[in-house]
Amino acid sequence: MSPTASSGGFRSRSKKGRAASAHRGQRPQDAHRQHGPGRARTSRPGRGAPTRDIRGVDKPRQAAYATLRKVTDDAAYGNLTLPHELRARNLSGRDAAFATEITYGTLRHLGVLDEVVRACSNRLLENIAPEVLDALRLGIYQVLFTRVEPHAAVDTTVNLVGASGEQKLKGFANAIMRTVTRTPKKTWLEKLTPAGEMAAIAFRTAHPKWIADSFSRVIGIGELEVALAADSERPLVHLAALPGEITAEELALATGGRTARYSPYGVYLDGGDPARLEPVKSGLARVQDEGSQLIARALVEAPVEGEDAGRWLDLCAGPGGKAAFIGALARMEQAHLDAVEPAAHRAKLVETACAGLPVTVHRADGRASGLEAGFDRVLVDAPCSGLGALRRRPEARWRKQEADIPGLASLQFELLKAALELVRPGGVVVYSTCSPDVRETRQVVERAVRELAATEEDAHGLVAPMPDLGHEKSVQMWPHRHGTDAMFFAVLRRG
Ligand SMILES: C[S@@+](CC[C@H](N)C(=O)[O-])C[C@H]1O[C@@H](n2cnc3c(N)ncnc32)[C@H](O)[C@@H]1O
Repeated sequence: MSPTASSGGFRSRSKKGRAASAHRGQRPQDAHRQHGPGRARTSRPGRGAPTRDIRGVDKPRQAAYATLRKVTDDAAYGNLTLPHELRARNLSGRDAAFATEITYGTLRHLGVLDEVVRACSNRLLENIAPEVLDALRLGIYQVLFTRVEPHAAVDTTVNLVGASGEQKLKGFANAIMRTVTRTPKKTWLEKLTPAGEMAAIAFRTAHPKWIADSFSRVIGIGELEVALAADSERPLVHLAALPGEITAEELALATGGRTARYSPYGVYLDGGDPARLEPVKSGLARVQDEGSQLIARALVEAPVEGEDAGRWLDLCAGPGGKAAFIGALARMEQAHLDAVEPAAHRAKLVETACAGLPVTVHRADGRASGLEAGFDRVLVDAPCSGLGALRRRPEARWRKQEADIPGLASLQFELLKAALELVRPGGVVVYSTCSPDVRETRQVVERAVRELAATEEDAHGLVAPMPDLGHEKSVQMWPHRHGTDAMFFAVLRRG
């Protein structure tokens, strides 16, 4: 029986057929074959996420669908939107956990799910209403990646499509969902896995291929799958005990966490909402990835030639995570930190984060800050692609554009150049990114060494006893190796 016949509603209305092609092991000629989420048709006005109760759809799935709609239509962040949708529906416990699993899972697998839709439909993805496409993505994720009963996934998907105002497309959705359920997950994935080792790894770990290429240039192909898979694992919450305010041991006791492996200021929590913890509410501790703590500390620990006069600079400070940490160390060392940030709202965040600390915030472009040269220590925590923090935002991997990297690399080089002009002879510049992409890391540093006669120092000792930091003088951290974001830093001196 063809999926059309079994769909109980779908009718092919033209010779070309309007909806699901039978699952015949071949794809429509005109389908885009690139592996990535499709660009769906624009939503019709008033057809966004339904806020009313949807008949035939339980509340966790309603919350997941509403989040998905906001992410795909309004470019909202899934991890910020979902908590609102859960609260709006009074969801907690197992219901909230289920909603979270299917929302984050769907967002992480967008490109893979769209490949399945393409394989089941003779419509171009671009021609499928976004309300329908999101319902299909959510439904297919449940069928292929969870233990949800297939009929529950099919029924709720069709009901979501009906409730979204696309009544006429219920049959289309039904046909696609039934086509998906007829084939086991393993077969689907085998059938859709693209040729070529790199493309296959990217597909299996649900990443665009260009990100797999980027990681493999640094880590090699042997470890690539593990490195990419780590982007889909929930990170521990990392807290930083603000130096001089509370020790990591005290913080661990106060929060029920445990002290970190590498940062002497770090504490790990298994979960929960850290904003509710007393030490965080009172500002004694901050939520901060351990890698960021280590970079902030490295700025202060790196040896300088001659006396450290206590003139320190953070050239890209917003929103102020590292500035607060460095500011707290500056207070202990009777030093002072200048913090530069061009974006007004981010400069405000730096002021708030550093309140009470010896930190002066300057709203300026780091390339032309107007500050007087002669700093002992300068941090360039450069704006970057953020490829090192994909685990923090489930949809992020599909939103990033490789085309942005050359522009970022130019800006990064210009900021590093400015830092090398602002540091005094014998002082240190720490250049860091939350990206492992070599165009933003080694290539920027090597260009500074080549064109600006900067010298690079060995940075590994500054994060001891952290192992496996790469073969260069710089430090490259990885989630799967160190439990941190994939942060990079190098230590430089002016030529
Ligand atoms: C990676 S973030 C810094 C994170 C920060 N150090 C922290 O730990 O919270 C990069 C920052 O650089 C800022 N930025 C962008 N262009 C800049 C420029 N031309 N000069 C200085 N900062 C810039 C961005 O607004 C952003 O706040």
